[in-house]
Amino acid sequence: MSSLASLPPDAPSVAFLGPTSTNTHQAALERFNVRTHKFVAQTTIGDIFTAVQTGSCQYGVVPFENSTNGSVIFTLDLFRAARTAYPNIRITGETYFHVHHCFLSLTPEIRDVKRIYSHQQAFGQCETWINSMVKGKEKIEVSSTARAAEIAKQEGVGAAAIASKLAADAHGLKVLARNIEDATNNTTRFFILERLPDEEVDGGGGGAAAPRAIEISQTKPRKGSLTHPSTGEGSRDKTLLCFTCDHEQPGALCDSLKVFKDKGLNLTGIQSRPSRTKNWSYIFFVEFVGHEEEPAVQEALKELEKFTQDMMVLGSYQDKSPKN
Ligand SMILES: O=C(O)C(=O)Cc1ccccc1
Repeated sequence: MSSLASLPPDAPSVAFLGPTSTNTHQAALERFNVRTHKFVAQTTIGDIFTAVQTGSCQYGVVPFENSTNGSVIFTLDLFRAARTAYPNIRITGETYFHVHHCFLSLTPEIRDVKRIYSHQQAFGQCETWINSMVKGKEKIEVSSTARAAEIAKQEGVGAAAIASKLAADAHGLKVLARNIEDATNNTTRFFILERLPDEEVDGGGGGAAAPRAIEISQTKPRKGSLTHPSTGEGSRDKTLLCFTCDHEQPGALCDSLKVFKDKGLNLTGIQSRPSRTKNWSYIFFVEFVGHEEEPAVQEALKELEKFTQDMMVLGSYQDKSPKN
């Protein structure tokens, strides 16, 4: 856990994937002010969800997807469990962080390294370099890149980590190679999580979230939203939701996606994971431009309920995607 001694005890806290100097930590530091916020390191991404769900931290920062390596499946699988395990969690922001990876070790030469520790995402983002420089060496996935650096330091000669330059400095390792990521513009997108009060969670009481009854209202903010539509010039919002649909029904996914087209809502992403309720059935994560308090979005959500099961809005947040 890291915090500044001068902060008041009631300073808002930010849960991030620890130990210090992970990419998630660096993304969190860009988004939250260290002079006003406590930063609380967590061992796993699941611990970040738990810290926000239980209210032990006001904010959580979690990696969601990478420009070259795709979905962070650990995070998707935690969102999949949101209805039952984390019903109060909502996404209230996103932030993008340019990720550089280094090859760190106490071993003087790369060729003498025997084992390489890193996070699954980092291995995926450095495949080309790994295949040309350390092909065939043992790769061991650990909870974060900074944890990998800690282990490489503890184990000494023979062990290496793929982690940031900051982690090399923090853990006293030598940088044997830098910027080993496959793509020069390697960027990870992170979500900011917050806790919705119990009375705002459908089904109430902070227990399992019941299916949402969508009320269409232009005057009353939609129940369950922690943010409001953006108003600044050129700014826009996005919403992420998840649902399953009957895979025995021909066209069920097509009917669901057509709702967005019919309401003029542009999709910005679609991902899927096994539902874990039935073999070969899937949960879909759909992101689109719009805020859940906007009438067109409310209408779409009501329509979507006809074609889907277990629909849950995971949050609406301001679009921060870097404009290419
Ligand atoms: O392990 C880390 O440093 C993390 O924050 C997860 C991660 C790993 C690689 C790229 C982006 C995020």
